This record gives sequence, C-alpha cells and structure tokens, in this order.
Amino acid sequence: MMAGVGVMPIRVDGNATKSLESAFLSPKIPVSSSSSKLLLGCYKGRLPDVSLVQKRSSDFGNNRLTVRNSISVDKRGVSSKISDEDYAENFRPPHITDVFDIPARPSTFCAKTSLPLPEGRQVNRWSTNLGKMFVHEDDRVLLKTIKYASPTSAGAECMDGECRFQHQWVARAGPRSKIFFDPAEVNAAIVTCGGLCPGLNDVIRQIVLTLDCYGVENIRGISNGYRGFFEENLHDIPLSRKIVQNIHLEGGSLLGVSRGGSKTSDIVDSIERKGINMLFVLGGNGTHAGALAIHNECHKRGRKVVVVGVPKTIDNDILLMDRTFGFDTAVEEAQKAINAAYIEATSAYNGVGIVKLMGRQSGFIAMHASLASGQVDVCLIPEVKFTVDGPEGMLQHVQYLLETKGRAIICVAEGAGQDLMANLSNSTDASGNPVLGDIGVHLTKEVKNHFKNIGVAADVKYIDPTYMIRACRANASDRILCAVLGQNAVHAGFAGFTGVTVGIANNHYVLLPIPEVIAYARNVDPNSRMWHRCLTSTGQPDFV
Ligand SMILES: Nc1ncnc2c1ncn2[C@@H]1O[C@H](COP(=O)(O)OP(=O)(O)OP(=O)(O)O)[C@@H](O)[C@H]1O
Ligand SMILES: O=P(O)(O)OC[C@H]1O[C@](O)(CO)[C@@H](O)[C@@H]1O
Ligand SMILES: [Mg+2]
Repeated sequence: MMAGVGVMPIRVDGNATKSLESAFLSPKIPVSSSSSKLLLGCYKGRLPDVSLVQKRSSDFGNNRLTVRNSISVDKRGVSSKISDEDYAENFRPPHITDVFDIPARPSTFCAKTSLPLPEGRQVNRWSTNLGKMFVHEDDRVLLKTIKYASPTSAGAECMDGECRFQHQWVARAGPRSKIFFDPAEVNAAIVTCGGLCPGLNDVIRQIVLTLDCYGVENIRGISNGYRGFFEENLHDIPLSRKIVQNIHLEGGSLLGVSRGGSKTSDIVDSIERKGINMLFVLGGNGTHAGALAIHNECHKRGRKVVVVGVPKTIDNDILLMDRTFGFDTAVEEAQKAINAAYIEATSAYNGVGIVKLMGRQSGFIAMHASLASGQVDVCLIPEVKFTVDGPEGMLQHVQYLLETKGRAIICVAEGAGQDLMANLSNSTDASGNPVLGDIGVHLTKEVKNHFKNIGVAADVKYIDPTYMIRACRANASDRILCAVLGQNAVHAGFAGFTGVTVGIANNHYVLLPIPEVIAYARNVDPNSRMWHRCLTSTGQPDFV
C-alpha cells in the first residue's frame, strides 16, 4: 500500500505523517519514537515486524500497569502513543476487531441535523471542522483521583499497605474519527430491561437522534426487555427522529420493560433472524450480565454484532461510576415524601413519620435523600445493621426524640433490616432478585406497638413513595446525563467497541468493559465520608 494515495494525511507524532488509508488497512505495527522517524516523508509498505518498544514498568509490585514509549498503529488503524497495556488491568474495552477483520472507515458523524432544508437540500453531513470534533483514540480518563496517605484515611481504598497511588486509566467515551460500520448497513436495536427508572426515554431518544446523525435509518425498539426478542405476542417498534422527538416528556419507557426471560441462545437466534448488528441495552446489573452473554454468544457464532450497555439503576448500585441516571431525580423526588412525613409529624402530637425509599441492597437513595432534606432523624440502610428493641435499639432513640423534639422522622431503604423480619419468603422475582420483606410496614408496626405498650400516645404515619419516584420524568441534571450517555453509547458502537458500557467517572465520560462494572453491586461504604456526613446531619447513634 502506497502512502498518501489521494487521502488525507494524519499526524502520527510531532515529526511524522502517515496516510489515513494505510493507517486503516495496515496490521499492527509497533514502532518506537526513534523508529517513527521512518515514517517521515513517504511510508512504503510494512515496517519490519519487530517491536522496538522501550517498556518501562511502573513500580507497583503486582500491578501490571506499564508505560510504553512507543507509537504503534494497531489493526484497527489506530495510531497509539499509549499502547493498550497502559490501561489499568482489565479496563481495555473489547473491540470488534479483536475477533473480526473489519476495516475502519472515516466517520460519518456530524453534529448537525440531517433533516431536509425547506428547499429540499440536505445539510452537509461532513463537518468542515473535523479537527476538534472527535476524541483521540489514546484519550484516557483517570478512574481514581484521590491519593490516600494512609489506609485509615476515610474511605481509603488501598491496594497495598502503603496506599501507593495507582494510575487507573480507562477509555474516554465520545465520537472517533474512524468507524467500523457503514451506516447504510447498520440495523440497530434498543432494549430496556429491569425496573423503570427516570430518564429511560431520554436515553432512547438520544440513541435514536445520534444514530440518525451518523446516517442510520434502520432502528427498532425491542418490546418489554429481553422477552421482546422471542415472545411471539411482542412486536418491535420502529424508531426514528420523528417518533422519539417528544418521548422524554414522559416517564417510563416507550419500549416497555420486563424482568426474567433471559435466554441467551433464544435472544441471539432472534438477533440473527432480525439481522441486528448494533444492540443498545439499557438496564442494571442483571441486564448487563445478559448483555455480556449476548456479546459472547454473537462472537461465538461469528456474528459481527456490537453490544453496548447504558447503565440504568435508580439504586445507583453500579461500580466505578459517579452516579447512574435517574438517581438524582429519585433523591429529588424523595424530598417530597420526606417533607410530607416531616409536616405530618411536626403538626401531630408526638408525630412519627416513616418513609421507605428504594434500594434493594444499596442505601444510596436513602442516604442522599436524608442528607439533602435535613429533616431526617434516623436513616437506615442495608449496609448498616441495626436493632429495633433494647437499650441501644432504634425505638429507644425514637422515644428520646419524641421526648426532646416532639417528633421523629425515619427514612429507611427497602433493603435495610431484612434480618429483623420473621417469615420472609426467600422467594425471588422472575430475574432471580430476592423478594424483600416490607421493612417500612414492619417498622411502622414496631413503633406503634412500642408506644402502645409504654402507654404513650404517638401518631405514626407511613409513606411509601417508591413507585411514584421511579415512574416520574427525569430532572434536568439527569436528562443531561442521559443525553451524554445515550450519545456516547452510539459513538462506542460505531467505533467498534462491544461488551462495554458507558458511564461518568470523575465528571468525565468513559467506556468500561461490562465485567468490571457488574462484578458485584456497589454499596454505601459505612466508613465513607458521605455516610459520616449523613450521620452528622441526622444525629443518630449506632443502633447496635
Ligand atoms: N446473570 C444474568 N445473565 C443473563 N441475564 C440476566 C442475568 N441476571 C439477570 N438477567 C436478565 O436481565 C434482565 C434484567 O435483570 P433484572 O430484572 O435483575 O434487572 P436489572 O438489570 O438488574 O435492573 P434493576 O436495577 O431494575 O434490578 C432480565 O430479563 C433478567 O432475566
Ligand atoms: O417491583 P419491581 O419492578 O421488581 O422493582 C423493585 C426494584 O426495582 C429497583 O428500583 C431497581 O430497579 C429496586 O430498588 C427495587 O427493589
Ligand atoms: Mg437486578
């Protein structure tokens, strides 16, 4: 392949340029910065297939981070000043070219609309300012930004006893200058699984709008989660810019959701039948486990399909991310319930207000809602054990609050105190999630019985706003997050990443391999500053 044959030259390093076309088509060619001088002027054919990489291992014991002083052009045609090994271990996002030989092509993405102009002219899809429109392949985001000086420092996550700082680089999300799909051949599908979450329609909308910007016309929604792939009475929903234009004005999911029914082989059979080659999966931990299984099965069957996740969980229980969409809205909506409980309790004689919020195994909503309200006296979360009876128990504290303040407000996460309830069914829902006992109802009974038994009048009001919170429309902050995540999911798909999910880390948008984010559910750390801030605000003691 001759260099510079009628194609735009791209910069490889400070001294050298290389033909874009040859960069797309050449196999992985590692070169050191000194050998990169070979690229000066005319690049003719393959460089000798020897690695002149100067490897400098960073000094972190078992940590396998390495820094390479190299410039390489991998088989994706991507010139790298930082090689894949520079990702923190396990954070290199899988790519379709890891499995298939697919040539890269120039991006068709244009931030401008593709709608026809009044006189029938199409807006030019090709931006005149490509220079700053794309993120660079080597762009990375630092996952952890605090250097803890001691393992005893609040919230410290130390990999070794000395708490040495480790650079954990992850891929930056965003549009790439090179893509691996011809928009005319893209057959995209979107599916929403698990429970509802504010912002689902915003993400669906942004995925469709962004696909449209790339020039994709063939977009479908799969009805009611994974079930829509194979249940005969469920039909796909055609999606277009026009159809999704106003869907974000309502809560819920235009496509519907479901739990259970995740049979990977049936789903992939359906993907093959429908000819889907770009799948966007919106859901929580379970959904992402399903997405990973679909990604693996597609590749096993030799199907050139990319699977990209968008984490959806109101519980905020996905690892490594600042937050997931819908969480901020949930915290805000919860304020109404807490405030109602507060007003009722302060207006009553010896009023006790109890509010149950979602959070199956993670108490983020209850913790943040309690802290935000400044009205909560007791916050109970699944991560922190508590007792109800006895001198250290919660009831004694509620009694003390009535004696001193004349009211008590309790905010409890649904997964808290499950060990306190007898006769739990041990059953699971269709997806295998445990069916919880109702801790809100349980605590309400306990509080009522306690004050009845000691002959003190108490006016107990229980509020369960959980589904009202989940079914509402996303707030402005979440809508922005949804917009960025939805757009980045499409950029990831076109850039050939698969088995990945999008997220926000340290306020930057990233791509993460799915296994890294679903290894276990993210929990509130009882040693974290945030939990301590919550306790500082409520003034509650330990109930053990
Ligand atoms: N380990 C798994 N492997 C494959 N599919 C799974 C797995 N776990 C769950 N699923 C499927 O993923 C879908 C959603 O799972 P689930 O109902 O647990 O919701 P989720 O994605 O975890 O979101 P939520 O936060 O609402 O619980 C279901 O169709 C379920 O069958
Ligand atoms: O009633 P459903 O649909 O199972 O949803 C309840 C669960 O969904 C979640 O909101 C997670 O999506 C949990 O907090 C809650 O336990
Ligand atoms: Mg789940």
